[in-house]
Amino acid sequence: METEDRGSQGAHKKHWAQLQAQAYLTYPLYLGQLHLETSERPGPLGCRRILPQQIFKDHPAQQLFRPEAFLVSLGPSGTPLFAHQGDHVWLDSSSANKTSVAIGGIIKETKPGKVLVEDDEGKEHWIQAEDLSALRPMHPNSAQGVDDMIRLGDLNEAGMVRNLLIRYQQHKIYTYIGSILVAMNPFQVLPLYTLEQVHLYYGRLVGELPPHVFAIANTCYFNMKRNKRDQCCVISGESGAGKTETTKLILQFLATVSGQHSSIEQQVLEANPILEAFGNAKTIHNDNSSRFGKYIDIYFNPSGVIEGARIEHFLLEKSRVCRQAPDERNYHIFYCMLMGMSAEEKQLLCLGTASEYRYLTTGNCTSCEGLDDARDYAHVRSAMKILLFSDSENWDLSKLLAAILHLGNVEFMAAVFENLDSSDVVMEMPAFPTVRKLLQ
Ligand SMILES: Nc1ncnc2c1ncn2[C@@H]1O[C@H](COP(=O)(O)OP(=O)(O)OP(=O)(O)O)[C@@H](O)[C@H]1O
Repeated sequence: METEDRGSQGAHKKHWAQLQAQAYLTYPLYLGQLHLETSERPGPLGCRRILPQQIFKDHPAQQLFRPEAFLVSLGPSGTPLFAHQGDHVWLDSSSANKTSVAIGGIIKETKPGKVLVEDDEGKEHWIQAEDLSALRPMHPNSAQGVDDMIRLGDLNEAGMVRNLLIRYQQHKIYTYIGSILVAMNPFQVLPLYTLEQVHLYYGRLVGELPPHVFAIANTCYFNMKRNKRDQCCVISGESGAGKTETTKLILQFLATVSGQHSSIEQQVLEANPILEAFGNAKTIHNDNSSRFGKYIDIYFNPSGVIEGARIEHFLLEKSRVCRQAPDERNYHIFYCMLMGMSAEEKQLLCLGTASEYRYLTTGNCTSCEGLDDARDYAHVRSAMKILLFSDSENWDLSKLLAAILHLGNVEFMAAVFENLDSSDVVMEMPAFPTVRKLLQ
């Protein structure tokens, strides 16, 4: 068994070894005050009751002890484990949950032969003496959380997940891992993105201020200006993680600091509502899920002013136009158009309400709490003006969208053509003639 003697003096080293031997020989668990065998004055059963502070006054391990009840056991590697009420510990996954990652917890109570641990999810676990190897001491900075996970004492999956959790509970949604920013979706509006925050992060180095997406955008901007080289931000995460919002925040920062507040910057920002109307939809994971990938190039002139942008999209989920999974919707633009268009426009396009169209009802969900389709339609129309869509282009788009909805309502009937089974359009239904008219 290794003695844990980190630079301690000889006398303390001796007691330390005795303590371990005692713990080893008698029972792997002691509760209450520590019984120690000392060479000078043996107590009952060869042990003497001594407050640990008396022995470990100057020993680095002294900080592990408090006079109240505590526990001594042998950890998996043969080293003693000390734990007492209020200690932060890692609880092995097998004892805590069904995942493969240990969970953090705090010792709530110690009793002879067992300790009570409350895990980070608030669940309580009694850990018996024989299962004590399921507990591991937690590094102090894992207990408090750090804003750059490179500094984590427990740099493993459990340590990182717990760090994100405790920061999230304090509404700190951003955390660095070196130059990488981890963003947790707060699902609420936090006062983090005001103009004051843009100015606060402008020109500051990463690490000077608490982690923030503006700090990353600022670094890119300054590296580009200083080194005259292209910069790239990769934003990834699962559906609903916050990629679209993060992209918009980076664009917002760049448009603000680029300085000219020209129509180009406004156009770059206003491209988003249009892209989202045509490429985003409500899914079961996210009410505004982007159903396509995008690559955005922002062009700056040598003084750092935005001169233009190019958005490349790929992998649009085309099948959604015809079919949606339960509780999901088609692309926002269809519902927005039906809610936001004037009665005359709708009459010209022979449009009714969303419930009348097969392509809008296969998910059994035509409206969505939190989405205001009429307001969003007004926003799309004004964004189209800013992006210089002409009235006739706008109207052509509306006709195309209406034609798609009517096409979904076209009925077919079985027929025979040259002795082969085939199908015919049911001409008596209004959908097909309307499509013909709209597509000219
Ligand atoms: N920083 C944030 N502040 C407030 N709310 C946020 C933030 N990030 C995300 N959200 C909320 O979470 C929702 C989902 O985020 P977002 O659409 O950006 O996810 P996503 O990763 O782009 O998902 P998908 O891959 O499905 O498109 C947003 O509509 C918004 O309500």
